Amino acid sequence: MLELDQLSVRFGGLMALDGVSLKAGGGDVLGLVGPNGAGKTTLFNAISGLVKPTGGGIRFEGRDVLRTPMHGRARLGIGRTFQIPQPLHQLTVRENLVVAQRFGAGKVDRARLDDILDFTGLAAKAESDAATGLALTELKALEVAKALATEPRLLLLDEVLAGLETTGKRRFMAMLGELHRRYGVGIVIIEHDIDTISTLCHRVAVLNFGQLIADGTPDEVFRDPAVIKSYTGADHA
Ligand SMILES: Nc1ncnc2c1ncn2[C@@H]1O[C@H](COP(=O)(O)OP(=O)(O)OP(=O)(O)O)[C@@H](O)[C@H]1O
Repeated sequence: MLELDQLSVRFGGLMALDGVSLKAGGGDVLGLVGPNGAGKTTLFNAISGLVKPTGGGIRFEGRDVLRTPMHGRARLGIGRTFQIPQPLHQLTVRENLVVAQRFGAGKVDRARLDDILDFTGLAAKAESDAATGLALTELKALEVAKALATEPRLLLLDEVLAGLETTGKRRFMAMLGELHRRYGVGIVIIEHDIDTISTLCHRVAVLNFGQLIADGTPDEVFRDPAVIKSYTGADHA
């Protein structure tokens, strides 16, 4: 379980996150939504250790990780993907997973990597060059596969569905829906599409101008006037 307590991140004069308290993990799929610039990726960066919070606390499975560096958090079980896929150049798909597994788990478990390649649909591309040999859906699958290779207990997925066409998206969603059961990970997913969030997520948290303005079931949250207003600028929809 991840617990954020009044977490804040300031960039100069901008409060990118302003006192966010939130719990995630423990088997839930939590959707993180909000308008562009609301602070969603900054929240992932603060949780994974890429950005230093200016206030507040972060606990993971009961442990204070605020001062734990990024690789330490990965070793504890916090895994993530990036909005723009970042395969390691001049390495094959399988080699990318080996590097990710060493980083996150500190060892190489080839059977687990084979399982991840199968599960993410990348087995046939295992020996392809990751930077040049993959289509967009496969690059996105590689982002998820790399994160899984770190052996996470909590997985932060940053817009992994963005840009996929309908069939690819449907297949990808089925895979994400299966992730928790197969690998026992809690998931937080940033996604703009409300239908996708409503299908995948047990809970939804909404950020607006760095503040948490709603946290509840998809039904509750998407009927909340404050949420509707943050998306449309209107008082009612
Ligand atoms: N490293 C940084 N330095 C300065 N400002 C930053 C930095 N990273 C993010 N910001 C600013 O912080 C705010 C929140 O950005 P963030 O990327 O977290 O939003 P987001 O909700 O993920 O947006 P999007 O949906 O467009 O990805 C924005 O105003 C952004 O310009």
